[in-house]
Amino acid sequence: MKLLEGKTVLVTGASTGIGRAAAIGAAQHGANVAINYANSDGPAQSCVAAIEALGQRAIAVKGDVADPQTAQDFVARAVDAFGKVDVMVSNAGICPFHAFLDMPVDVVERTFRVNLHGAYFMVQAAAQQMVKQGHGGSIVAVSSISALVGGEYQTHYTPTKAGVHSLMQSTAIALGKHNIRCNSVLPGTILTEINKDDLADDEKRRYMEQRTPLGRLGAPEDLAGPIVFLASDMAAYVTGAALLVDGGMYVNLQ
Ligand SMILES: NC(=O)C1=CN([C@@H]2O[C@H](COP(=O)(O)OP(=O)(O)OC[C@H]3O[C@@H](n4cnc5c(N)ncnc54)[C@H](OP(=O)(O)O)[C@@H]3O)[C@@H](O)[C@H]2O)C=CC1
Ligand SMILES: C[C@H](O)[C@@H]1OC(=O)[C@H](O)[C@@H]1O
Repeated sequence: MKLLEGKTVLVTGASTGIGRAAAIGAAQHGANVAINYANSDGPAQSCVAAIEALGQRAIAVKGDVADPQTAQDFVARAVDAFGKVDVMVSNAGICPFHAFLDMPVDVVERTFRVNLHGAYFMVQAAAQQMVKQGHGGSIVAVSSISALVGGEYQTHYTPTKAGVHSLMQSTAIALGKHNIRCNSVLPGTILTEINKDDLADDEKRRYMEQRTPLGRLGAPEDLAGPIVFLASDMAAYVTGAALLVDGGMYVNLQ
């Protein structure tokens, strides 16, 4: 069964990793897809090609989500191409691992702006368009297990993921009257570009694997199903929810 037939799905940060898997997953379920990305032209074009190979339409729109204008431009380009916005997957994010005591100010500010401000303005721009259309919509934000637990080298990052989680709770209330649902997914450790260097350390990687009851770290495709589900009418009565997609890592105390 195709869960997103005829829908227009927007995904931020979809050149690689979780965003790319979500974009392709949406296309597999019958959606046309607009992707945003910041730098990686080749991977973004390859994501578009993968979607087109599935018989769906796709556009790639380059832009830094930290700039509020990027959100307005992304939504406008999607509406030009596909006529409407049904789903926004706010996914773009960075995690430059760094110790706390000597954390550079610019790293903190950039991480906040990309991860939290970026999500805020993308969600707002999509919601403005959905309200104008008048037939509801679905917003899925990629938060993290890190919204709930800390990380020694992620003191600038975990607050942004808690913020994204909270944003979905508040927008679920603000947008419920417009039948716009807002939910988040909370991935555990998923093997992508964002943690390639961090997990190149075999000892760290083994430790993270051992903490995971399902016995492996995640792949980007592990997020596609949960994101498509929350985006779809299968989740028509789900809003303000947060879905851990972490192989059980969060509940594994001992
Ligand atoms: N991997 C993991 O273990 C986990 C990841 N997450 C979250 O998942 C999301 C995706 O990360 P993941 O797939 O792992 O990592 P990747 O590095 O593979 O993907 C990040 C994506 O975000 C884009 N991006 C980065 N900065 C910007 C920006 N300023 N404006 C627009 N796009 C931008 C990148 O585009 P480009 O390549 O063009 O720079 C890329 O498409 C992030 O929000 C992350 O916090 C949450 C929990 C766990
Ligand atoms: C980048 C990390 O590996 C990843 O991001 C998160 O949100 C989790 O903390 C994961 O470990």
